[in-house]
Amino acid sequence: MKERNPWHTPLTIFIAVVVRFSFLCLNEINLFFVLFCCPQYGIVLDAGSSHTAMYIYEWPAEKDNNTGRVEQTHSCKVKGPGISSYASDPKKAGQSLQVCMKEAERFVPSERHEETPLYLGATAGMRLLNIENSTASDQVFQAVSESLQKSPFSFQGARILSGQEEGAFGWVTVNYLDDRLKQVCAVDMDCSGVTTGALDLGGASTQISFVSDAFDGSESPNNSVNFRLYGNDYNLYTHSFLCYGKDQVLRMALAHQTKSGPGSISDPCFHNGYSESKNYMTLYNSPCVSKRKPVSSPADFTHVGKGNFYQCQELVKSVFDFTQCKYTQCSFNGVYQPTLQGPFGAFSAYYFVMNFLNLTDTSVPLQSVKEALARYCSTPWETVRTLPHPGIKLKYLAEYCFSGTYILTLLTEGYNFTSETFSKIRFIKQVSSDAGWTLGYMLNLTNMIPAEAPDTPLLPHAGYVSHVCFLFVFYLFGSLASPQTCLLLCFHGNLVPLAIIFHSMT
Ligand SMILES: Nc1ccn([C@@H]2O[C@H](COP(=O)(O)OP(=O)(O)OP(=O)(O)O)[C@@H](O)[C@H]2O)c(=O)n1
Ligand SMILES: [Ca+2]
Repeated sequence: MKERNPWHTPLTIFIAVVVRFSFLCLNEINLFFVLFCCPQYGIVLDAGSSHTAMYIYEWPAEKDNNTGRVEQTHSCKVKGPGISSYASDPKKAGQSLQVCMKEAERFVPSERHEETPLYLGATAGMRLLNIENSTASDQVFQAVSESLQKSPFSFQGARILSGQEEGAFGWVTVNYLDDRLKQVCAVDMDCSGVTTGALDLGGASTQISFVSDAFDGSESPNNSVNFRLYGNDYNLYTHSFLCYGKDQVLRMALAHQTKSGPGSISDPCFHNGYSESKNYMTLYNSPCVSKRKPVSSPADFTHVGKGNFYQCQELVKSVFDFTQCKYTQCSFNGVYQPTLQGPFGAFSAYYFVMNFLNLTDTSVPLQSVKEALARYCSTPWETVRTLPHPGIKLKYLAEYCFSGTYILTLLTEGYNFTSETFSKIRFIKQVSSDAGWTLGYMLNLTNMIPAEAPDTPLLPHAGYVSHVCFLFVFYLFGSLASPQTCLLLCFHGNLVPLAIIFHSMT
């Protein structure tokens, strides 16, 4: 007869199962904290020429540098104009940020405030102010820095981004959001064809950035940015055209029409029936046009619209210089540009304008896009103005014919997009996070994109969870079958989940 095992009593089985469950619970809690708890945050203020926007990003606390893990959780549009407009009253630039900063305090949990980095990056508006009046630009930075230092976050400084940084970080954002950076490329294989180019149109500058087989940086080193991301090397072509943002080009187009100082102009880029009195001083108050100010002119001029897309296109062309190029090929103004390559993401004003005009579908032939815009431009101002356009400022509304014409001219005449390559452009606002330079900037400053590809985890997250569930069931049955097995598994079993946690933390 089989001898009864003295350990095999209901009490020992019960104790063994409870001990095992406790260990498993502890392990599960530990795992939960590592995987889901306590996200980290980062805040970036995009101090653009036309306005400032604040973005809050969030990512899991675990040390996991995977692409796609950083998410934009909130954004806040600062009321009023860009910080460069406060040159005559810098304190107000600082004050203007307060509402959004208070909002950030609510969106980031208070226990995370102190360790949350806060950055402010200024773009073309401050670049222009710095050219025009560097003292005023310093005072604006002083005021915004003082204001941001008062916030509970870890303020890391306010600075002007170079045009090259603005272009390159926009490219990083677009490719990070598209999950293009982590693609594993075979040794010596060229990964350039698999990235997305970035087209950013602001109020005061515009950027183009892409990877091209035809570009190694030798012909124009100033346009070259080298990255090593996730083990892949990228030689990025990037160029920022200061003064070629939408608002500054509008000034240049108006300057072209007012060079003789007339009392009135008839502008093909504005709708028929549009008529506004504008001030010469205000128009020429920018380094992009100040040198062209007519020697004698009245204080004001009447800006009258005549709504003609084709004439508007000719007018817009006059802001580009196509006459000089010391390289093998150029875009405009003597700037080198290699042959366009790959798909492109076009964001900021590219998106606002084309979305308003209902022209974001690039499968529509370029010729039809131009015809649609021509029809829009010839619509009388009275009709445009009285149609319901919720949330659209009247100033923007009046400018969409000009803006659309500028975008098409910049893309086709400026950057040499053809009807074929135009179809490779995607007009984007968001891909889980807003497209723009801010995400790329923060990823760079927080070292979130490693140069080398991280080791592949033994198991994906879902794998960890199912692994623990499997162990749970396995131990339960093991414990019921024999308490000795249970004790053995209790000892061994704790090592396995601990090893998993250790792996996920390193
Ligand atoms: N619904 C909207 C919103 C904005 N705009 C235009 O878009 C431009 C602003 O684009 P944005 O990317 O916000 O420019 P900034 O970042 O302010 O400027 P920059 O990058 O040059 O510093 C402005 O010219 C504005 O007229 C528009 O046409 N329609
Ligand atoms: Ca911008």
